[in-house]
Amino acid sequence: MSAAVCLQNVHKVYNGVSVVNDLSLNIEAGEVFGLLGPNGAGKSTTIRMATTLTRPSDGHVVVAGYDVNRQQLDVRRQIGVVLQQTSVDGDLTVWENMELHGRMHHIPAAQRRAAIDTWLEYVELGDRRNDKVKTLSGGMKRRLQIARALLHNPKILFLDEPTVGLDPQTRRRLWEIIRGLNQQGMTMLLTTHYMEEVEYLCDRIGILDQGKLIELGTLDEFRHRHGEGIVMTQRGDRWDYQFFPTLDAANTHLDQQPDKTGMMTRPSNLEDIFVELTGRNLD
Ligand SMILES: Nc1ncnc2c1ncn2[C@@H]1O[C@H](COP(=O)(O)OP(=O)(O)OP(=O)(O)O)[C@@H](O)[C@H]1O
Repeated sequence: MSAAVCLQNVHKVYNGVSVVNDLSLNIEAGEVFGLLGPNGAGKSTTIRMATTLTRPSDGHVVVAGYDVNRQQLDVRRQIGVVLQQTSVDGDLTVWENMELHGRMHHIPAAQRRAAIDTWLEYVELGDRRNDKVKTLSGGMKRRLQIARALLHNPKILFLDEPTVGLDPQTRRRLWEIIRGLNQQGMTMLLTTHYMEEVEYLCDRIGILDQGKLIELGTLDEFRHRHGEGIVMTQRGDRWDYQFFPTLDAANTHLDQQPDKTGMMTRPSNLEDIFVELTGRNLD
């Protein structure tokens, strides 16, 4: 496997404030990588730098082998981008939105029509092709954004909070679309602050907090590093958490307590590790 996205000592400073701080990260071809972090952590800024929408203040970003500062057009040909703000035009139809994007990418007419058909079917919007986008639900608009981002056959798809604000059922549907694309070989970088999204979709995870990468790896690696078992102890209206290497070790600790009132054990999860690392909840 080779790195599809390579960030090396990347900094971004806005008005003297550092919002991405010495970020180094490789995303391998074929993986789904999740950048997880609370609001303001620098996730969107990282995506904006990798997609040529804003320049890094310092460091190197190479996407599909091209430098984002020096080879912007090459980078743009290789990537699809789905940003948080729905950037589809509500007064155009679904088809017209796709058509516009296809023309912007200079896709020849016959190929363009075929690709529009394929991707609209893939995201289950084929029957809405003649409807104005403003009549679509939030989930449909997000699916249209994804279809549009795929039209020029990108190698890497960037998704900034792809399911934010969607109901659980719609979110699951999008997850299946994202998974299906990855099974076809698409490399993806997505940002989220939903733990389940990361657990369901991502091969590897980077936790970003206040512009810094504070943890990197698979969920199994995180659990191995921080502890796979948790002892929870109720203290008034809050719970204290204590990590143990295994669930068995957590259970043994609990068994040894003379008074087990308000105590329980369970396997650790991503949220526990996030709170342990940052001292804060995600939302
Ligand atoms: N164009 C800009 N000018 C000035 N500051 C900015 C700009 N864009 C982002 N910021 C600031 O940079 C910080 C990181 O923002 P960013 O949007 O990257 O975070 P995020 O992790 O994506 O958060 P969210 O989950 O809320 O989208 C924030 O403090 C934000 O206010």
